[in-house]
Amino acid sequence: MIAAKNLTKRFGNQLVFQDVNFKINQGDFLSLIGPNGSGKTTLVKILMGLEPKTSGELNFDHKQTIGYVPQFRNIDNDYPLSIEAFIRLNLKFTLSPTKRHENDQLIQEILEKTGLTDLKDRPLGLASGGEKQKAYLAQALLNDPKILILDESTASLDVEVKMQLMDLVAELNKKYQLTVIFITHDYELTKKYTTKALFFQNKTLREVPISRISEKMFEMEG
Ligand SMILES: Nc1ncnc2c1ncn2[C@@H]1O[C@H](COP(=O)(O)OP(=O)(O)OP(=O)(O)O)[C@@H](O)[C@H]1O
Repeated sequence: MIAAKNLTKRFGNQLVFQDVNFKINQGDFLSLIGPNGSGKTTLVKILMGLEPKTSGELNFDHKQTIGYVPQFRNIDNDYPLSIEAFIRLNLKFTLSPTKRHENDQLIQEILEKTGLTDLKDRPLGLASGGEKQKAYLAQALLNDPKILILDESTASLDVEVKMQLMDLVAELNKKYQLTVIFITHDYELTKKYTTKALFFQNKTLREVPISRISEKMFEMEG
C-alpha cells in the first residue's frame, strides 16, 4: 500500500500541491488525471525517489520495485539494438553462469507475457509505435515490479493499438495483482480500464470513483 498524508510539494516559491491525502492499494488500477502542470508527473517522481517532497508523509515499502513505462523515447530508425537486446538493458550484469541462464529464461517469459516473442529480433528502431511501447513495458517488467507506472504511455498510439497495450496491462494487473498507476489525459481509457482516479485540481488532489469521472475533468487547462 502507498499512503500519503498532507503531502506538499513546492518548487522554490511555486506551490504544486498542498496537503494531499490518498491511499493506493496493491492491485489498484489507478489513473492520475488533471490539467497540464497540475502535478501528476511531480507526484510520480516523488514516488520514484527522483524528487524530494517538501513536507508531509508518504508511506510505502521502498523495497517494492517500481517499473516505469515512459511516454516517449527518442529512438532513431537506425537504433542498433533488437527488441530483445533493448529489454536486456535492464538486466543486472552478472558473471555467474547460473544467473545468466535464469536471466535468459526470464527474458523469454517476459517476451511471452508481452506478446513479443516473434518480434524479438526486430530492430527496435524499425518497430511500430505499439511494438516500441510493448518493448518499454517488457523492460519495465524485468525487475518484477509490484507497481507499474505508465506515463501517458499510449498518447502517441492509434486507438486500436492503445487498447491492445491497455488490455495487456489490465491482464498483468489482474493476474499478478500488479498495482498500476496510469498518468493520462484520456477520458475513454480512464473509464474503461482504471478502477479509481486521483484528480489533481487547484493545487490539491481528490480520489474520484470511476463512476463519477466526467469528460469535463479532462477539458481544463492548467
Ligand atoms: N524541476 C522543476 N523545477 C521547477 N518547476 C518544476 C519542475 N518540474 C515541474 N515543475 C513545475 O511543476 C508543475 C507541475 O508539473 P508536472 O510536470 O508535475 O505537471 P503534470 O500534471 O504532469 O503536467 P502535464 O499534464 O502537462 O504533463 C508545473 O508548473 C511545472 O512547470
